[in-house]
Amino acid sequence: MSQPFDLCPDHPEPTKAKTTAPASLKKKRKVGESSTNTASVQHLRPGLVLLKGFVKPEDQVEIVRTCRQLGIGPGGFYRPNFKNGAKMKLWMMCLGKNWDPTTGFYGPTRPCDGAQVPAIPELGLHQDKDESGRSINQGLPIISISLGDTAEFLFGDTRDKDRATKINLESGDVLILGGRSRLLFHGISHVKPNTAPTWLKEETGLRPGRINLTFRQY
Ligand SMILES: O=C(O)CCC(=O)C(=O)O
Ligand SMILES: [Fe+2]
Repeated sequence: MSQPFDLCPDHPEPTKAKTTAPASLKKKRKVGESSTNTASVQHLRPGLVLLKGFVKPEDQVEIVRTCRQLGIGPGGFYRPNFKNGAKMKLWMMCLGKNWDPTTGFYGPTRPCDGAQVPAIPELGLHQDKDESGRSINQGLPIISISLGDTAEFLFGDTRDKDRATKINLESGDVLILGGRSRLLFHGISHVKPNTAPTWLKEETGLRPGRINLTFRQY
């Protein structure tokens, strides 16, 4: 494994995790950039719910720092391959159980990174269906939390991206795909540069890009 991937390379490591928001954070927030000011629940279709601005600014800071610490440690961020051997254009780590994109299997350990091959520039429309039949049949939700730069998220009934609905996932948004939307086709078309909240970058030194935390029941 090469150099660990540091999410916040130009920022000193916090000596101790803060549990309360620094006053500076609250002052720095602007209307429209704030998570808490714009929090809303959007029912996009049965089982597909978008909680806009759900994660509070201080929690976003805490999550970035935790991800950073875990990501530079053993089992931290790495660049996985697709099934065809192409390298994904993202850094990933799994917690709890490893999901191997090259086989679709869950397991206790992860394979080493393969050879360098041309990158595929987007997370194409796909269904999350490598979990257990029990989890999928019950419609237990996939929960996606976005931090940092905004991503354009596509969803629809087929793999056809021209027919997909497009929404923005901004820092602090939580998207839930459950019930009848559990097997929805979905993907990320692109991440919009320079769209992360200024206060999050200032507070953590987060590098450009997007962090996605996805939770699912195996
Ligand atoms: O980045 C996202 O919000 C979605 C991620 C996703 O679809 C996946 O991990 O399967
Ligand atoms: Fe997915």
